[in-house]
Amino acid sequence: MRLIKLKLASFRNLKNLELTPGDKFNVFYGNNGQGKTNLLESIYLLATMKSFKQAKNSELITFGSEFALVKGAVERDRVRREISLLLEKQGKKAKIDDKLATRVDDFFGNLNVVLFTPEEIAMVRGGPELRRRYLDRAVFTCDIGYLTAYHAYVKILKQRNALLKSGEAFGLDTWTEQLAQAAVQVVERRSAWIGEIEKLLQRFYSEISGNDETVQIEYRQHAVDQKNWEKDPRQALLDALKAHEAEERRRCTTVVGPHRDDLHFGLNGRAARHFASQGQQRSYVLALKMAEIEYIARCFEAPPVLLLDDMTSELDRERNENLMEFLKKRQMQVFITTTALDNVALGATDQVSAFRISAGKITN
Ligand SMILES: Nc1ncnc2c1ncn2[C@@H]1O[C@H](COP(=O)(O)OP(=O)(O)OP(=O)(O)O)[C@@H](O)[C@H]1O
Repeated sequence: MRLIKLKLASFRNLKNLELTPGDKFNVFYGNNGQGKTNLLESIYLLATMKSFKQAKNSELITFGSEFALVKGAVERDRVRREISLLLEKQGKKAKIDDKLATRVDDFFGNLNVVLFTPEEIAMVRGGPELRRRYLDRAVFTCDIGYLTAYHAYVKILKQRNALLKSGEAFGLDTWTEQLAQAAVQVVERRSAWIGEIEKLLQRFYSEISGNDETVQIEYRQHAVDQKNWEKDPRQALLDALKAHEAEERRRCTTVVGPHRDDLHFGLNGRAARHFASQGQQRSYVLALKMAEIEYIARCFEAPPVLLLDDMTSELDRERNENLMEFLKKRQMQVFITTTALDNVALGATDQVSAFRISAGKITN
C-alpha cells in the first residue's frame, strides 16, 4: 500500500502542491511554520477523512478560499486508484476514481496510515480522552464495522443525555437498554484490538529498550464489575447503569459506558502514567506504534503508510535509530517531517527522497 501521487489545492498554506513520493522514506525538511505538518495532515485526511488536529473544514481551507481539494493516487495489491476529498465549509465529498463514494467501506482501506506525532507521547501521561481517541482510530483501521457500532452508540448516548438533561422522570429505561446493547459492541471490538496488540507489544518494547522490563496494555471499564462482565456483558452494563442512575439524574449525564472507559498502559505491573520515566514512556508509545503497524500489515497483508511528524524532537538518537531500523526492514512507505535532514537517523541508504518545504511550496 502506498501513495504514488498527491495533489493539493487550497489546503491550509499549501495552495497548490504536487508531489510524487518515493516508495520508501520521504523526508520533508524546512523551518518552522512552512507547511510540513500540513502536508502530513492532508495525507492523514485522505486516509481517514479526519484531521489529526481535530480541525474543522473551515480551518483546513486556505484563508480566503471557498474549498480545498486533496487528491491522491494510491496503489494496493498492484491496483491503482484515485481518491479525493473536496472540503467545503459545510461538508466533505469523497470520490474514488471520480465516482462519489457513498459507502464508508468503499472509501476506507484504500490508504491505511499510522500517525506518530510528539503529542502522542502525551497519551501516556495525559487524560483518558487522548487514549480513547487513539484507540477508536486504531480499532477502526482494522475493523471498519467499528465505526458503525461507535456511531450507533454515540447517537443513543446523546439521546439518553438529552433525556437526563430534560429532567423527565420516564423513558430512561428504554434508552438504558439500548445503550447497554450498543456499548457491548464498542467494548468488545476495542478489547479484541487490544488483545491483538498485547501479543506484539512486549516484543517491540524489549527490542527498543534492550532490557527485561515487562509491558502491559489493558482495557479498563469504568464502574463495570469485571466478573459480571465475563458472565454477561449486557447485564453487567445494565447493573452498572442502574447503580449510577441517581448520580446520572443529578449530573444530567451518562456516567457509565465506553465514553468513560480508559486504556491502561502498564510497565512492570505498574501504571506507566505515574511510574514510568519520560524515556520509558517514549519507548512505550514507540513500541505501541510498531505493534500497530505490524497488526495492520497482518490484517491487510500490506503494511500501512507511516506518518512521522517531527519525531526527532521527541526521540533521542538511540530510539530514533531503533525506529528507523524497524522501518528499513519493512516494505513500507514513510513520510517524515523534520527541521533538518540530518536529524533523521537513516544512515547510509539510497531509499530516501528528500523534499525541502518553504512557505507552502516544495522548493527542490
Ligand atoms: N487555513 C489556513 N490557510 C493558510 N495558512 C494556514 C492555514 N492553516 C494554517 N496555516 C499556516 O500553516 C503554517 C503552519 O504550517 P505547519 O504546521 O505545517 O508548519 P511546520 O512546517 O510543520 O512547522 P513546525 O516545524 O513548526 O511544526 C502556519 O504558517 C499557518 O499560518
